[in-house]
Amino acid sequence: MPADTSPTSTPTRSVADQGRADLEGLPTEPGVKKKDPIVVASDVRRTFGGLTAVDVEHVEIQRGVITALIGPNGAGKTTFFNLLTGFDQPDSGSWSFNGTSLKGKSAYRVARLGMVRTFQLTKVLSKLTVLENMRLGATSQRGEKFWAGALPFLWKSQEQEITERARELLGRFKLDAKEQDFAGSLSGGQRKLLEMARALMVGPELVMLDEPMAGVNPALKQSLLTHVKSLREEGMSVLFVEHDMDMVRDISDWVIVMAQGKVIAEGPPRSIMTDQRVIDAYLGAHHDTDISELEQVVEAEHGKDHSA
Ligand SMILES: Nc1ncnc2c1ncn2[C@@H]1O[C@H](COP(=O)(O)OP(=O)(O)OP(=O)(O)O)[C@@H](O)[C@H]1O
Repeated sequence: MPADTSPTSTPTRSVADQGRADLEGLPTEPGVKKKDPIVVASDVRRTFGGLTAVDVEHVEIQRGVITALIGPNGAGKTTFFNLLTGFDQPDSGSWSFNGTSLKGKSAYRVARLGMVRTFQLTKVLSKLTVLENMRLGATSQRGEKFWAGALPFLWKSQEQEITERARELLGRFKLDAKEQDFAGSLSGGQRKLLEMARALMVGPELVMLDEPMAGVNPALKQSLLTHVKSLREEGMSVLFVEHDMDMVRDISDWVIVMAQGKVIAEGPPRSIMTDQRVIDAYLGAHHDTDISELEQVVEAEHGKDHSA
């Protein structure tokens, strides 16, 4: 019988599965190189007067997975987010998204490249309706361009597309019944959902969430978690800062730990929580984190010391 020369029909892996496979077996050293990084940052430094808020030698964010950025208060997590997304500029260093240098690029241009973020304190505009907030999330409106101004039918069709996309996302985030309400009337958790939905208006590849669980009631937490996981299943990459260790453990594929401006450890969630470098960093600093898992380990160590 002739050999079967038909193309093999191995099923293609999803981006998320590929991303998770890429992380398997990586050494857990700070700055470890990833197989397919979506973000790479080197020697990124930001000082405020005499204080060094961020001093990251090297870090890579793997594509297709959910990465958590944790660390005690003042570790530099939010400042690092601001630097990566163009909301602040470092004193030195280089950082790129999909291989494109982001040095000197404004937050608006970074978002247009496909890297969007949300904020610890949501930036939804209280005096605009939910739908208006969503529409503001859409960049690249053809209507803004001079040639489209002269051709209103292009502008109108773009407007329509934006509204349709906004409504579709509001439906997905169960905010569709509130589209005409002022954003200021939403609960803390609903604002977080609105901010996440608005971030998706640009069709991003990387979504960065700064403390998505802060101020969210337990009933909405589960829904938020499901939404974050579904971003990954749709092929997006997620990087989030969080003090809620349950969320970190539940949904992240990889954890990066910062302390005093530096990346001090990285690894899968289970092993990172018992990593001595991480425990030491939390013990040596003030923290808002529920680190019961870390504390159990520390107590066990303490017990050993006393019985020695
Ligand atoms: N605009 C600023 N001016 C002066 N100091 C700042 C500024 N922004 C941040 N810092 C300082 O930089 C350090 C890092 O702060 P940052 O907010 O990035 O930490 P964080 O890890 O996000 O903390 P938290 O978990 O409490 O939000 C802190 O000491 C903070 O006080």
